[in-house]
Amino acid sequence: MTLKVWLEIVQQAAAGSGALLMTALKQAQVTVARRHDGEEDGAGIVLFAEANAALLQALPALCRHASVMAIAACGQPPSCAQKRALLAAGALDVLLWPAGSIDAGQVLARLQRWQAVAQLLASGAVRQQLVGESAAWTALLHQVVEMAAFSQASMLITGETGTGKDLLAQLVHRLGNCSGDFTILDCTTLSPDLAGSELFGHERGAFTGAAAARDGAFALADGGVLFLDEVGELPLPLQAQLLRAIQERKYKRVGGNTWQPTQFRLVCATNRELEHEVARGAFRADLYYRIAGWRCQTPPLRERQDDILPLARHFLAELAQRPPPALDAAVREYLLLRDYPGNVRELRQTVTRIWHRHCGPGPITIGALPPNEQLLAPHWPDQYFEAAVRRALAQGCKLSHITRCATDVAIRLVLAEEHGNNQRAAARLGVTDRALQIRRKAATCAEQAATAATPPAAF
Ligand SMILES: Nc1ncnc2c1ncn2[C@@H]1O[C@H](COP(=O)(O)OP(=O)(O)OP(=O)(O)O)[C@@H](O)[C@H]1O
Repeated sequence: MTLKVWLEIVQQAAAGSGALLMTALKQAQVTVARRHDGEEDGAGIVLFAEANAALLQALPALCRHASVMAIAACGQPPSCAQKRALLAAGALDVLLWPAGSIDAGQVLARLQRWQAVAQLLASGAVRQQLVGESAAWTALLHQVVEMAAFSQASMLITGETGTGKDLLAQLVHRLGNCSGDFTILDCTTLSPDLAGSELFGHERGAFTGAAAARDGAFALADGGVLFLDEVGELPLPLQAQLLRAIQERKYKRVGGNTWQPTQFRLVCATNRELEHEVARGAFRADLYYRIAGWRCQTPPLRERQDDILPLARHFLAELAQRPPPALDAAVREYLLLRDYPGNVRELRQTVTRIWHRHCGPGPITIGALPPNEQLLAPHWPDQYFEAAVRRALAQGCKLSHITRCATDVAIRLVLAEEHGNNQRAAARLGVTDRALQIRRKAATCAEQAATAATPPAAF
């Protein structure tokens, strides 16, 4: 696996460590380059001497497209609060090296892990099943992929209905290198009477109707993944039964006397806030801590608007089984502005309904929308805009900042859609060509000034 990294020395005092690090990494067959415009993605190292305001200001631009470790290579070591600030500014990790020393092993280990995770994220095992490029979704997927492939921790996936918890549990199984099956136990269907047999299996004659011995979920999951779906719905008496098998990794069949060992990875999902359930006594705290080795939360579709159209195209491709038809602008607008209380599942159903009504060659047109929804005019500002402004206000943003950000986002989006064509973007935004040019130039200057606040040192 060839490792590649860029290096940025943001303060002159760290230049000596930079030179040492470059030599050590090259000896370890890592391709190291100075960061320059156009080569900002992949993995990066930011060497600094002091975690000052200028560094914190420059870091977000450096980390925008790259996985970056920030290394304090000399000077005053950053405090805990400064380390947190560096993470908040976009660094994935903060390392400390005493003046004049370097530890290439620390860097190598992180580069290897990051590259392995990036390769998995780009693989068919992930991308063919799970669609989404929004920041909220990719951050979650990154965590799940890393935990699935590099740990055996039990995982608790929480989130609203239809947000992909089941798909993520299957992903954990695919990436987990286990030999056994993916065994699903839907906790909503477990009745206290039959649960013992479902979970632990039974011996022949254990109860009326038990004509033959049968394996339960714990036996079926041996060597694989046991997925407890809707774990928040488990009645308390069943939680006690489960706890022992999960804790000790052994169980007895109903009507049996011998302990059977079983090894499985546990993944649980729920749309309940399990901490609240624990606090109100509806979920056992000891079971909660056993199942929540690693916790993650799936974002609702309203927080990943950017994923709506890619998801819709993915579902259409599945339905069409050939290159799917394009979506007419009115259909795209409808999909983007609609509410999805059932999240991705509801989007899938909506796309399926539209697909059933579409006929003939050419794009899918507005006539294919459900008749009762065809004439709904989109209104703006809508709930999403209001939610975004509310979040900005909660963070103490002033009106001028909110206005400038809204303008910048609109310009960025339209320019991307128009492939950087200033004239077409200006026409769509309702400003003159020249006004847009001036605005873009000012934005570029501001960004350069922020980055240049800490000039890179030569090494
Ligand atoms: N990122 C995604 N990419 C592609 N399809 C997705 C994605 N997320 C969800 N889906 C689809 O949405 C539907 C619901 O997903 P899933 O069953 O995993 O959700 P869930 O959170 O487990 O729902 P519930 O809590 O109701 O069980 C499925 O058809 C699934 O294929």
